[in-house]
Amino acid sequence: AKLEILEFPDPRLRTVAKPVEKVDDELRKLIDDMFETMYAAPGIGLAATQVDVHIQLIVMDLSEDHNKPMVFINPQITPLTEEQAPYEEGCLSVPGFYEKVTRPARVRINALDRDGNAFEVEADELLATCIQHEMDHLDGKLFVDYVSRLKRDRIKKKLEKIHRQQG
Ligand SMILES: O=C(O)C[C@@H](Cc1ccccc1)C(=O)SCC(=O)c1ccccc1
Ligand SMILES: [Zn+2]
Repeated sequence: AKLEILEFPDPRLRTVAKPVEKVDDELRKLIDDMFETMYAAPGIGLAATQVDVHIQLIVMDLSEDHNKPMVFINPQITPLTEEQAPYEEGCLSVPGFYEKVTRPARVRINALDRDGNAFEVEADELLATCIQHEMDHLDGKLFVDYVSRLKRDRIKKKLEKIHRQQG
């Protein structure tokens, strides 16, 4: 089922997610609902925080044909270089706004997959940007936290206005 995506400045987006205890069928149902929600948005990533479930779970799919799904459970990240890379980031929880964010250019991710098996990937380019953006969600952080307060307040005012008009 399609889930509702929380939108900035909803305070629930600031919740710090807890580790997943058991990788079971209930979790896999949530994973499938998150993929359905992400593809419908459309987006290339989605953190459980964004659908108001505060556990360390991320889904991603950077492919054109929506056929390369990736699941990261209890992910750990290690920067592999001092080099930073900028990217014009968007966020399904901050719809309509894009801001340049600079992050480590290459990272290693250790996580569990949807069967509970441990795996490790090295990421660069958009994969590195996106996984770091998703992991921020699990820490209650948003990409608007990296821009000036002035810009962040402008974005907050605009989205609050839209949410008021939606009733
Ligand atoms: O809010 C999210 O976490 C999803 C976000 C992930 C992300 C994208 C780009 C840079 C950093 C993080 C999105 O998917 S925003 C939508 C988007 O970027 C996109 C949508 C359709 C096709 C390709 C990209
Ligand atoms: Zn986001």
